[in-house]
Order: sequence, then C-alpha cells, then structure tokens
Amino acid sequence: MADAEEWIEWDVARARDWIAVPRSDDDKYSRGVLGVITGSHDYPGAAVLGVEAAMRTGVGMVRYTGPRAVAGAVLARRPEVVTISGRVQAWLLGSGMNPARRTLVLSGELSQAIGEGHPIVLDAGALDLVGETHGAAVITPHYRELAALLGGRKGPTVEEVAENPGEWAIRAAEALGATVLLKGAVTHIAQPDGIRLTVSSSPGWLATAGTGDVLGGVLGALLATHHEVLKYDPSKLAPLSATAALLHGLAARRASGGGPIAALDVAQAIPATIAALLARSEG
Ligand SMILES: NC(=O)C1=CN([C@@H]2O[C@H](COP(=O)(O)OP(=O)(O)OC[C@H]3O[C@@H](n4cnc5c(N)ncnc54)[C@H](O)[C@@H]3O)[C@@H](O)[C@H]2O)[C@@H](O)CC1
Ligand SMILES: Nc1ncnc2c1ncn2[C@@H]1O[C@H](COP(=O)(O)OP(=O)(O)O)[C@@H](O)[C@H]1O
Repeated sequence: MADAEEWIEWDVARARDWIAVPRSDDDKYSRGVLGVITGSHDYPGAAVLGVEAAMRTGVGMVRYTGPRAVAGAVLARRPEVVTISGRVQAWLLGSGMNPARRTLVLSGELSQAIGEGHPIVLDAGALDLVGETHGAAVITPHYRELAALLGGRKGPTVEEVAENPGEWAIRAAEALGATVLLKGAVTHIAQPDGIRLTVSSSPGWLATAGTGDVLGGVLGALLATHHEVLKYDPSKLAPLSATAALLHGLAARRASGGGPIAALDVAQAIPATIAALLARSEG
C-alpha cells in the first residue's frame, strides 16, 4: 500500500503558478484552442457544463465538434463557441457519452482527435480510449469508472477502490501509462513517473450531478493554455490536474457560501475564484 507521506496536498500557493495569464502580445490562438467532443442525445447537459467551465476558466477558443444534436444546446448557452472543425491544441473527450452507443462515425472522430497527439482529457465515455493515446493524456474517472476500467478478473471492486483510492490511482497510472485524476471527496492525482498529489479541501456540496463534467472543462482549458509546455514535458499534467481540482473545489466553496450548489453555479464562480487566487487572497 502507498505510504501516505508520499502524497503532496496541493494548495493555492502552488496552483497560482499554473494559471496562464494572457500577455499583451497574446491572441486567441496563442492562448490555446480547446477541442471538445462531449455530450450525447441522452446527456446533452454534460457538453454544456464542460464548455461553460472551459470558457470560464479562460481559454483562447473552444471548438465544439461533438454530436450536431448537442451543438445547439452548447451554442444556446455559449454563442462564443465555434462548431466547425479546425486547429486545436488540446482535447476534452467523453463527458456525457456512452461507449456502448458509440457510432462508427463518432469512433472515427474520437480516434482522429486522439491521433493528433495533443494534450488530452479523457472523461466518462472516453475512458476506454486511454490505450490509444500517445503524448500527454489524463483520465478523470470516479470510483465506479476506475473499477470498470481496471475490470476483468484482476480488477478491483468499487468498494476496494473506495477503501484505498490513492493506491488504485497509482496502480491505474502505472498500468495504463497515463496521468490519473481519481475523483472523490479527496481527489488523487497519480502519474506513472511517481508524482502523487491530493486535493482534499472541496466541500461535500460538490457531490451533485454534473460537477464532474465541469471539472473536465476546467482541466481541458488548463491543458489548452499550457499546450506548449506539455508538448515537451507531459509530466506537467499532474500539477495542472491538481490545479483544476483545487480551482473546482474553491469555486464550489465560493458558489456555495455554506449552502447547496448546482453544477452550473460552480462553473460560473470560476472567474472570481481565479481572480482571487491570482491576487493571493483566499481564492
Ligand atoms: N447533466 C448531464 O448531462 C449529466 C451527465 N452525466 C454523464 O452521465 C454519464 C454517467 O455518469 P455516472 O457518474 O452516473 O456514471 P456511473 O458509472 O456512476 O453510473 C452509471 C449508471 O449506473 C447507475 N447507478 C450507479 N450507481 C447508482 C446508485 N448508487 N444508485 C442508482 N443508480 C446508480 C445509474 O443508472 C447510472 O446512470 C457520464 O457520461 C457523465 O458525464 C453526469 O455527469 C450527470 C450530469
Ligand atoms: N463528498 C465529496 N466531497 C467533495 N467533493 C466531492 C464529493 N463527492 C464527489 N465530489 C467531487 O464532485 C465531482 C463529481 O464528479 P462525478 O462523479 O464525475 O459526477 P458527475 O458524473 O455527475 O459529473 C468530482 O469532482 C468529485 O471529486
């Protein structure tokens, strides 16, 4: 079992260094374009939540090329989003998708996105594609999803993952060769190179539908805005993932003020959370 002392708790002081503040010579392309293929007929809201969160985290552009039927809902919420194919510098794939219902066309589009070799977040219905990635890839399962991903006779049960999430995050990172962000009351980030980070400060109010989709958007935006460094140093995925989880928890706390929240509230609280974090205040 992992030694608890090997885990580093991520904090505001560390996270500040992983927010890309636009410079005077930046434009939308230099800041980074996030490509997004998420959502489905069954879960269109997951795409809306992830895109909203990415825009609120700060990114040059979001290019949404998921199912046409979902694009309307995304555009209704965020007309800034571009829905034609084109150049991207990072991808967010899978939130609100069901791999059992993946069409041939969608399979091709997902494979093509992965094949580009850009930094990539694989969430929910794209977790099974982790073996196809090359380059910087982070998966964002919760306990049930990680148990399913490590399935087969040697895989853990959901209860085993829940009892020892850090250990299973490490094992998954080693077995899958990817950065693992394992969601839960404590979020564990493990990387094959041995980096192990936790985020323990999120309020329990975050345990509500759609907040995982919001986290995917936050992380996607951080990858897009750090695409240059990730090209030559994929190990930076771990601090970026921990920063995403910390921001997510801080935004939830800010939106909550001690009371209940909905997922969209968390996304909407992100800009003020980032501003406070950059100003070195409480975040
Ligand atoms: N507004 C939206 O569009 C939302 C979409 N979501 C998407 O929904 C998909 C499934 O995510 P989940 O986290 O639910 O996947 P899980 O693997 O946790 O659950 C899969 C299914 O198992 C059943 N189930 C599991 N645990 C259960 C329990 N304790 N009680 C009752 N039923 C249970 C539910 O039918 C659930 O849909 C993902 O693609 C995710 O991105 C969710 O994020 C919720 C919000
Ligand atoms: N008890 C809890 N305390 C704090 N955060 C939690 C708790 N339970 C879940 N979370 C966080 O809420 C989010 C839920 O994500 P996920 O399980 O993917 O939900 P969904 O699929 O509905 O979006 C994750 O970021 C997770 O870390």
